[in-house]
Amino acid sequence: MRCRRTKAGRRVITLICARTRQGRYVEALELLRDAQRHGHPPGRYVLPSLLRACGGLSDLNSGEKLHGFAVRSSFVSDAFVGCALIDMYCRCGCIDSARKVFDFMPKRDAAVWNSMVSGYVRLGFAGDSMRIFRNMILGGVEADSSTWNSLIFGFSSAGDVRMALYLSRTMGVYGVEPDVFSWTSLISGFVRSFHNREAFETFRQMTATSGVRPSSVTISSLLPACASVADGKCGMILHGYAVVIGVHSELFVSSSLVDMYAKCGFISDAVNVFAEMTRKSTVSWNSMIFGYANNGYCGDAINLYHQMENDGVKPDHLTLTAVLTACSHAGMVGLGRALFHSMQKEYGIQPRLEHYACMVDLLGRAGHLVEAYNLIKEIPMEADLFVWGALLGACRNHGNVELAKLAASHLVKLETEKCGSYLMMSNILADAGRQQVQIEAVMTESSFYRSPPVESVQELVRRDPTRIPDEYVRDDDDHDEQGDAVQPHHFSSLQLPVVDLSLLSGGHPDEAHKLDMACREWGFFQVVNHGVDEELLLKTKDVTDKFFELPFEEKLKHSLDTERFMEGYGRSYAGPKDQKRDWGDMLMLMVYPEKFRSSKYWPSSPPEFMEVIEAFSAEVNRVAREILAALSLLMGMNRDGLLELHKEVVQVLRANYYPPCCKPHQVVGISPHSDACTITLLLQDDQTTGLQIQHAGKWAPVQPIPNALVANVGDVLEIWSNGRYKSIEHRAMPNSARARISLASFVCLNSDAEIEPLEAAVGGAGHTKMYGKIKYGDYVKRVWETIQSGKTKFMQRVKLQSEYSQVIDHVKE
Ligand SMILES: O=C(O)CCC(=O)C(=O)O
Ligand SMILES: [Fe+2]
Repeated sequence: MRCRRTKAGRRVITLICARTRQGRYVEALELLRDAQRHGHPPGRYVLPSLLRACGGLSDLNSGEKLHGFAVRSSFVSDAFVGCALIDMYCRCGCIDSARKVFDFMPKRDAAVWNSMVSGYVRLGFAGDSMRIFRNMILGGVEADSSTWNSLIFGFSSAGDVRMALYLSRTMGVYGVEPDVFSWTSLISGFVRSFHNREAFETFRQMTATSGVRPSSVTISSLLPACASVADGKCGMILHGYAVVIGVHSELFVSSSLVDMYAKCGFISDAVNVFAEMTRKSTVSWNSMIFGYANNGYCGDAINLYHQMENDGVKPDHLTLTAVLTACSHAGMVGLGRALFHSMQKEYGIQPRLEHYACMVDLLGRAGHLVEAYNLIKEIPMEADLFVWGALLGACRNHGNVELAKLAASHLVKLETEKCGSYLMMSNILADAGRQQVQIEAVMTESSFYRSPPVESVQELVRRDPTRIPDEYVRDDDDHDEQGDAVQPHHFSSLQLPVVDLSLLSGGHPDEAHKLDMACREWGFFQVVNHGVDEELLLKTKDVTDKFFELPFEEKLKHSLDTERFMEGYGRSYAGPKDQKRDWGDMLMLMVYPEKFRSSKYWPSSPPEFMEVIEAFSAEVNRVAREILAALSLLMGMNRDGLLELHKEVVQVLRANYYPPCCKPHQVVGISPHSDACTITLLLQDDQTTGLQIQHAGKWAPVQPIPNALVANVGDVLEIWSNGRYKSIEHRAMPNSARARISLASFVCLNSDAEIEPLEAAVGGAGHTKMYGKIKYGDYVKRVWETIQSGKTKFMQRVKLQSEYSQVIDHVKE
């Protein structure tokens, strides 16, 4: 403060600096306000601390006021103040303001350049950080290890493996040897961009050859990689390593260990680590409570929450989300209610939309539908899709058509604004239902199956990798939607379930429970230990790769035509001319029954294509049957129940090829859709993340687990289960670095088989069948009609509702 020469002034400066160092930013700013009230404006030495507090709180308003003050008092030309201003603006997400401060600084030392470099990195602009770096070098300022480490982190977290590794090798040439921070930057960046293999490999090199010892930060950065691929064994090895180097009991490491073990399903290991922790943060408690809740130990989650309270640890909003989720799953309505009502009073936690959604889910599951609806009416902000979705789901389960209508009307409104909707689909469907007669007529006139001329995105990229024709560029709405993808750190408590097929086939009840939960809550899961030979998986990817790498003319020999149902080679789903196109090519093949195969669509090159795809498809078929058997048991049938309903298993293979795109955020690899089949098994690239699924109202990336198959519930299973199992919307996104290949095997049924909710799933008299009866062949036709008609922005799922369509009809009136 200006009065720093007085004793009181010095004390305030010391206090503010201390509070900021401890991360107690609110108190630091309160001290400032207090001092200002007493007529003491901030001085030059305390300004950087105050700006850091503003940045830490993302309090742009206070930061700007301090900036104004710094300009008026000329402190702004001070290098420390300048760095702090740049940092504050970047933490508040205002890169342009940070850049202005930087541009106007009269003298820039290495620290100022570093602030700008790390500011760009923080906001994900690796390319800009490189430009600043270049100017720094050209300006004769020497880069230090902090500059290099920021750049390395920028490129590794952007997923640019080559550049990140190049930088880490080059820094030595400039006289700056990589230190533990450089290695950790590489590793944590790779983990953030889902390049887990590269992260592990870098860790291996670090420990084997670099002579640099990993720190607790290195270990805790790498542990989430084990969690994300559910590789508990690898996590255990890292745990052992942490013990050897003596960092296992540091707070960050042990919290990450709890999180890793819980996400890998090793709940007792998580409990052991948690019990041994001498110091626990709210993050550690949250990890354990989420761990219990997500693994089905809801009672333990709730007990632990009480223990947390008894230990005097203050819960945060995530703790409440975790414990309310546990209450909901355990059906503990009273406790959930009490917690919800006390969270604000006792802990000062303002309920957020996710807490309301948990409460609606909790009340709805227990059948308190009116109370759930009344709660929604009390929400002080606009209820989101998740809240209304929870109510609609509950209404469906309890057969309350009136409230379902209401929930649906809100969802339709929200979805109309947002697009990519669950209910809009139904809306369209209801439409399709009414117009069935006209549709049949249109189909007979055969405009329906008319395929577009074959084009190829791969060719487009081959010709000019920098060009994206307008018809592929998504408009602003789509951009918003993509920007909405869940980031890995938001995803901490949400892991795609992993089902071990060998345990499932062996009748392991926990595994069946996991499968049931996965189909209900996610609609997606990863299948491991499926017994498909690793070499066969490699070969399958290899022949697919080779096919797409053939000259265009070669591939055209197998192109889709108008005679058959979208079979053959061509570009991805084709809607009408004015509809945006997907950034991908595909090859669609009928695999089973063999009589459906048409040799003209099957590539003759590479020569082993058919043999490999046949072997692969047979294995997929086996895996699918195992899963169907387990689901049959879960749905109260004998093992063959679902299989018999197929009348005949029809297996369709769709090989997708998504070329790299210079501006991947402007395009979509495959538009949001659900699969019109029973279940889908997807073999995806182990290295490249591209698949995203709708979860909790956001797009969640599915991180590849090497050699796993991704399984998802299709529309037919949703119908059979009367909505208990969810056919979830998903999409695929390309990236700028490399092409991605995926092979989706759709398990379908005979087109004459009739589909409708199974009696056992409806739950007897008085319960509502949420879908009407239809022949599968007609159902598929409707799906395609909907896409081809371009009535929807994206390909939409076609659902056939009985009561549900009444709901929509009502809403539309
Ligand atoms: O490429 C992917 O990851 C998704 C493919 C897909 O959803 C499909 O082919 O239906
Ligand atoms: Fe799909």
